[in-house]
This record gives sequence, C-alpha cells and structure tokens, in this order.
Amino acid sequence: MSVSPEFTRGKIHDVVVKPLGKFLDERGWLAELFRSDETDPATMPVMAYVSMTRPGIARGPHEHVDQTDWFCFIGPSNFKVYLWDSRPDSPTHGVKQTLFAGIDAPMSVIVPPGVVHAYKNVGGVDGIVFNAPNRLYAGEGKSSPVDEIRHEDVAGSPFILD
Ligand SMILES: Cc1cn([C@H]2C[C@H](O)[C@@H](COP(=O)(O)OP(=O)(O)O[C@H]3O[C@@H](C)C(=O)[C@@H](O)[C@H]3O)O2)c(=O)[nH]c1=O
Repeated sequence: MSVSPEFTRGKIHDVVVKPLGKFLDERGWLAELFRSDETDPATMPVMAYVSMTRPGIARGPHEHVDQTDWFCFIGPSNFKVYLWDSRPDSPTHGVKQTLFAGIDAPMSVIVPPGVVHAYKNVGGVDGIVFNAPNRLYAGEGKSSPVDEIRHEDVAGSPFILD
C-alpha cells in the first residue's frame, strides 16, 4: 500500500455503485442484491454475511489486498460511506469518494482491493449492512490469515471519517 498525503474528492475508478430497486406491494418490499448474470466473474461473491451497526458508530477504515467487498445498504438506517483510492497504479489514485446509502437511498457498493473503505451509521436507529465478498473470510476452513488491513487505530492516518 502507498498512501497519498492528501486526498481530493471525486469518483473512484472500479468502484461500482448501483441503486437497489424495491418491489413494493401490500406486504412490504423485496429487493434483489446481486445476480450472477449481471456480475463480472472476478467479483462473484463466495460468501455473505450481515452486520448491525449502532447509531453514530463506524466500521473501518479497512483495506483488502485480494478481496472485493459487495456491500448492500438496505436500511433501516442510513450510512455515510467513505472510500479512498490508495492503489498506486490506479487512474484515480489519491481520490476520496463519499456516499450516503441506506433506507433513503438503498444501494450496493462494490469495493475493489486496495480501496480503503469505512461506513458510519448517520441515522437514529440500528443499521443493517449485507456484504457478499469474493473471497472466504480467513480462507477454506478459516485456516488462513484474514485478508484485511485495519486503519482505525493508526495514529496520523489520512483515512479520517469527517
Ligand atoms: C468479516 C467477518 C468477520 N467474522 C467475525 C470476526 C469477528 O469475531 C467478528 C467481527 O469481525 P470484524 O471486527 O472483522 O468486523 P468488521 O469490523 O465489521 O469488518 C468488516 O468491516 C467492513 C468495514 C469491511 O470492510 C469488511 O470487509 C470487514 O472488514 O466477526 C467472521 O466470522 N466472518 C467474517 O466474514
């Protein structure tokens, strides 16, 4: 990883942001999260998990060496999503992107390796995030090191959640 001293705002190359359409009826709603026929085989999920994040709390910033994350922000809260491109060979190296996603704007955000990412619950209720990465957490049988660089406790880190 190489870190840019200062990030400029913009859109990060290879980050895919898709609105999640809701099918509404009398019972509530349904939204597709991903489909293999719309997915680059390189980013095809191999597992999925769901996490709950309390109001005002953040997860990350984290970075993966080999893993692509496929986050789905579906509610019932809203999140501010932070992305920093620290890939030395990227056309958008040094760019920072932020998004608002969740109940008011359901969306999926596909984050490639080397893009540092975090999200913070900026709503007033517990928030659910679904993630379908393209690598197994800790590998087959959870027998390998976790592919994750955690930046949250690094003094002087440029990855600041404003
Ligand atoms: C991610 C993950 C965690 N765990 C376990 C490990 C630990 O005991 C507990 C909580 O894990 P963590 O502290 O790593 O959870 P968290 O800090 O939410 O980690 C996630 O943060 C976001 C921002 C990302 O970028 C994700 O890729 C992932 O790194 O769940 C699994 O069993 N499987 C998994 O796939």
